[in-house]
Amino acid sequence: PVALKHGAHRVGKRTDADMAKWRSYGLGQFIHWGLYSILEGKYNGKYYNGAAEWIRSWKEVPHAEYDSLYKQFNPENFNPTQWAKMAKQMGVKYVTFTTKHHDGFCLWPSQYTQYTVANSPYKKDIVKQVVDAYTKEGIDVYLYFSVMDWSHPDWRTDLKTKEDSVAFDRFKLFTKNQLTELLKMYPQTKGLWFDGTWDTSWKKSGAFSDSLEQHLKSLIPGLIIGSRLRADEFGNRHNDANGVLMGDYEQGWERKIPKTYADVHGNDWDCVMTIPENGWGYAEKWLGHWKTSYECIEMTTQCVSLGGNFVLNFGPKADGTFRPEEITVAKEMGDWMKVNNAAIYDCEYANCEKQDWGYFTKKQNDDKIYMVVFNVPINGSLKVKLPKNTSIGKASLLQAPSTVLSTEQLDYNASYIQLPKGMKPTSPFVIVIDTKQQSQVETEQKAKT
Ligand SMILES: C[C@@H]1N[C@@H](c2nc3ccccc3[nH]2)[C@H](O)[C@@H]1O
Repeated sequence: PVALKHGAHRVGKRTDADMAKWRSYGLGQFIHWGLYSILEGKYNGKYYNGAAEWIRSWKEVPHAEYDSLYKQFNPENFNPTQWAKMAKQMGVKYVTFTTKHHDGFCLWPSQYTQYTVANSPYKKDIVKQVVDAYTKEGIDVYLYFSVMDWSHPDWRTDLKTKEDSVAFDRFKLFTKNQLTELLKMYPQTKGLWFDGTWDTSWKKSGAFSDSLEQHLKSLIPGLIIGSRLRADEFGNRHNDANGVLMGDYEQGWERKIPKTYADVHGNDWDCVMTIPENGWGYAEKWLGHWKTSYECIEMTTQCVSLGGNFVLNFGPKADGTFRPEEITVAKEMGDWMKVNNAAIYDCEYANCEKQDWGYFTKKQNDDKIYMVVFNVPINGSLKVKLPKNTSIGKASLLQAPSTVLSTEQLDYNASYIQLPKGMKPTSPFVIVIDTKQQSQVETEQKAKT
């Protein structure tokens, strides 16, 4: 291995209680809210065909115009308690909220810049209201922070000249100061979700990113920071020069889900996902396909079945209200989670091979296995292959525990599970399997002879 001073300081998953809590979440909410929400993905009657929160980068939008939008920011219908209650009903266990996106506008009254909500007509501290309202609902709060800051004169995408380095040194101090004040002002924060760290200037700042992470973790012990913050001293991101993940979980799954367990390389990970095809901030027109609650339920299950968390994004309007499509997805997911959350919360990879009927999840620290069924075979029988030397003790419906399903054992670790006659599922359902180990089976067989 390469000798590294600023590579990963830990190999393998974190084993502390704070990370165990993170690993148990299953389902989270992302919220992208800011000045871009005012433009709604359009300008001068033309529709931007990129992600709406990137509209400042569109050649049609003069930077001065965009940067003066803060003078209009006044979300009169913003009701953080309503936001938190919608999230609670949806069944999310944590929320990741944009404190500052790439445009640099701060939703908290930072003392290190004038470009904040304090200087908007709204004036009040939005981050504080979100942190307090979600914490009150029992939902853990994580803060999204974009290192890249288009509004700051000292931001650089690369460090080509001495002047660049002098300016970027000022920028790094500004970044450290803002993050320090965020953690001091909102000490309930459980973690930071970094973004905007792909530029060369940051890849050249590996030592700084390392010391910054250690500083932030000294402010809130147990703080959870993913792999998007760090670079090592050779400019490697996510994995250091030795291929070891730098960060508490892998943050590469943006709008994509791993196909197999091998793809996650034994790391903790989250997948952050948009309801439209792309676009995190509010857009009047959603381009392409919008995901239904059914698809979001399947993605949630898929992520949990591979040991990760699924974080679904909501983009409130400039006035603080959510669009009807997002309210519907939250409600319908919540209705499903109310009945089936045992297969999502506190669950992990079941170490079973994937089968056509759906996904396996396994309760952490327990042998219970859940089958979340999305496709019922024509013959109504679900073929179930379990890990070697593991077989079905009892199979029952999560939503009707007294309904024991008949199972026919094919061999040591394969069985057919018959669905009750007349069962006509209209939404994904969960079968609970109490497993028994091979040694147990042999004992039973000996007892029979
Ligand atoms: C979580 C997401 N990350 C930001 C982002 N910027 C990108 C630039 C290039 C490729 C992907 C990107 N994702 C998006 O604006 C959103 O905040």
